[in-house]
Amino acid sequence: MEGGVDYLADERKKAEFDVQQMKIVWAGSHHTFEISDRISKLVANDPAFSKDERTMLPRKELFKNTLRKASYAWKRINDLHLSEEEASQLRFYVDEPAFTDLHWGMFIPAIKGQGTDEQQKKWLPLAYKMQIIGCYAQTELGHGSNVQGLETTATFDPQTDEFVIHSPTLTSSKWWPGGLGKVSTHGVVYARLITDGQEHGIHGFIVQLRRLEDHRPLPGIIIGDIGMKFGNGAYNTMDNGVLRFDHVRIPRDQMLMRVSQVTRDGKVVQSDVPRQLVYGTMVYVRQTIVQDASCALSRAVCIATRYSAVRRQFGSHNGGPETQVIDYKTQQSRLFPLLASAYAFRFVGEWLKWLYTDVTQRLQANDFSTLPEAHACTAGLKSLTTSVTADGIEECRKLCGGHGYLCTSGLPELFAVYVPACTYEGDNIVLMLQVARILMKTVSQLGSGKLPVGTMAYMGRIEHLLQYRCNVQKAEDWLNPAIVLEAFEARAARMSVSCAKKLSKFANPEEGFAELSADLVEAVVAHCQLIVVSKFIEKLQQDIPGKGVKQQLKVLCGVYYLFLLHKHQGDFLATSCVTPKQASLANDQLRVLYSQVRPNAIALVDAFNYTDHFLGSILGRYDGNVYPKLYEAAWKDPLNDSVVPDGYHQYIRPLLKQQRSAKL
Ligand SMILES: CCCCCCCCCCCCCC(=O)SCCNC(=O)CCNC(=O)[C@H](O)C(C)(C)COP(=O)(O)OP(=O)(O)OC[C@H]1O[C@@H](n2cnc3c(N)ncnc32)[C@H](O)[C@@H]1OP(=O)(O)O
Ligand SMILES: Cc1cc2nc3c(=O)[nH]c(=O)nc-3n(C[C@H](O)[C@H](O)[C@H](O)COP(=O)(O)OP(=O)(O)OC[C@H]3O[C@@H](n4cnc5c(N)ncnc54)[C@H](O)[C@@H]3O)c2cc1C
Repeated sequence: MEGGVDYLADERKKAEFDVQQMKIVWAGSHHTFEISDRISKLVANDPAFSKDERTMLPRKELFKNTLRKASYAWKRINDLHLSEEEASQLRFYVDEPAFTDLHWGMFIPAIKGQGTDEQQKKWLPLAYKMQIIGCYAQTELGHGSNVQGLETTATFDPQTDEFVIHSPTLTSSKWWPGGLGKVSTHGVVYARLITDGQEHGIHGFIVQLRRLEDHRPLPGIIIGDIGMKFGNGAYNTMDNGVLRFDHVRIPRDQMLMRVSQVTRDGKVVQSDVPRQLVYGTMVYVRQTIVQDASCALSRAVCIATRYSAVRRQFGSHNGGPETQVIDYKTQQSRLFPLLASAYAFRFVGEWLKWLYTDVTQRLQANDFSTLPEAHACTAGLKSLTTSVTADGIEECRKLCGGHGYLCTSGLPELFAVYVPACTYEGDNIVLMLQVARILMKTVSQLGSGKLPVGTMAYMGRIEHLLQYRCNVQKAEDWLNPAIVLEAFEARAARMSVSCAKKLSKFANPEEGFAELSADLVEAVVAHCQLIVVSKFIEKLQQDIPGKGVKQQLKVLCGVYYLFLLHKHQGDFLATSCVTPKQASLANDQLRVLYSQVRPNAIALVDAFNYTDHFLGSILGRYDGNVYPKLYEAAWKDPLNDSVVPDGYHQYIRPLLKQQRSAKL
């Protein structure tokens, strides 16, 4: 405990499982637990990383403070000789979006994934030492989702062996890249490649943007910040930027040439690497975003759960204490599915990381067969998990009543920082439609002898799934994972097949796809939920040590899938995957599971092992000492610096005086 009385101690005594072991399950291993525990405390105990006043700072001060923290973090990383893993944990626990996210998270991965060996040898050491700072400059004012529609041009000039990077229109201005506005010295800039008057699609180019001597833009470059974004503090610590090029020249070897090469005489040579690898950095980041979703959701859930145990309303008998709001069934039915989702996203994120590592190893050996699966899973799961998380954070704010609306609850800033995850790295609907295309292709190939693979493998049992009848008789039958999996598989398969049947009636498939896109998105949601459910169930098949740990995870897994079944019972009923009676039994079982979560709720959020610094919430304090701290914090607001506010003499006094003289 971080000091003081533990107001949640009684709750902690109710836990029926080994919390320390659950912390290790949550972290992924002893090793990752040890690192994250040590580094989070290191950050929390260092006043240089304080976040207390962040939501009150004006933008310029806020941004400068972020620069200070990033530079101090880099100093600590070097002074302490932290490993790459420890350094990335340190940046994570500093908990402030900064240019470094894009430098480490996109600029370096883009060079690694799309650069040749020589290019990597040249650029990566500079980037690793931060002797250059990079961003990922793809999106433009006029185009974000439609990458093929980008307008920036990179025209090869054979006379000088250079590319000429140019922004031909206002809408071709790069717009949004993080770190670009005020910090980056370099960017991986995406542009249309033109050689000898011919277009060759979008490619990445390493472009120097600012002079290393004095940080001024290089000739022909206009660069700046795009302005304030949603929320106080929040993502405004990031310098999302605008960038225009006026015929800026770069050497030919600064085009990232793993996918295609431009020769000295301007010929474009395709390597045997698929062109989609130009999108590889996005696949990588989408995978990290899924892992991030469980962090953001668990953080909000931790705040709302602890506060729900502290907060009491109504129900006092004979002057005794009122009821803890966590005991209201309505509170449980809103909170516990989010708690279960946080765990579910943790495990699916773990699996996705494994999938991504596997795909990367295969790509290195020139095996591209699993790229479509990686694209479908990262796109679909990024969309599903970020949408649920953004909505979940807002739900947690409401679960905290009025106090949730205070910045000191930590929830408004968390929401404002998090919600763009539904848009960046691919708008969620646009990405769902990508998965829909792959699903429809899979359905159309059934019967051709080509068996679906990976997360679509269940489609291979389509005949069976179309005839499937759920045989749940009593509520407890819903605890059987095999029954649950089949119900989710049948629902997903039937929704996809139904879309495919409707699509086949259109003479023009593209028109059909556009017309049916809302239905297709629903089919994709069903498919992605099936993936999350199946990965949670797979996790439970592993050996999980620790008293009661596996049992708690079983309960959470049940809450996760039964809540989905309840929420989407329209789908399950419309596809005849369950009967109304079975849907009602599922809901009965869900209520039983909520009552099993209840005594363990505080311990289940303690297992996230978040420091009070990281949570940044008075409502979510580990010790539950909410009211005195809320009261104390109010007096720290700059508005309370003086008893009589600035502006009194100018605006309030004349008003009051005027009313007095009117009365007299
Ligand atoms: C640890 C550190 C973490 C830190 C992280 C950083 C913090 C984060 C901060 C936030 C930072 C935010 C930073 C930012 O926001 S960076 C900017 C992010 N921008 C986007 O995400 C743009 C979204 N748009 C697209 O990705 C494309 O335009 C789409 C995909 C929509 C269409 O595209 P296009 O019109 O070209 O394609 P097509 O539809 O004709 O499809 C053609 C074929 O290609 C296949 N295909 C498509 N895509 C992929 C793919 N990716 N891998 C493999 N394959 C792929 C597809 O299945 C099809 O296959 P087939 O049917 O032919 O077989
Ligand atoms: C905080 C933040 C950070 C960012 N950082 C970066 C960065 O570092 N580098 C970078 O390059 N970019 C960055 N971006 C840009 C981001 O990647 C794009 O905003 C994102 O890809 C969405 O594209 P868009 O803005 O063009 O949305 P639009 O495509 O214009 O979306 C608008 C609406 O149209 C809908 N829509 C669009 N196309 C279709 C379709 N085919 N079918 C149905 N509906 C459709 C969408 O669902 C959405 O509702 C960032 C954005 C944000 C918000």
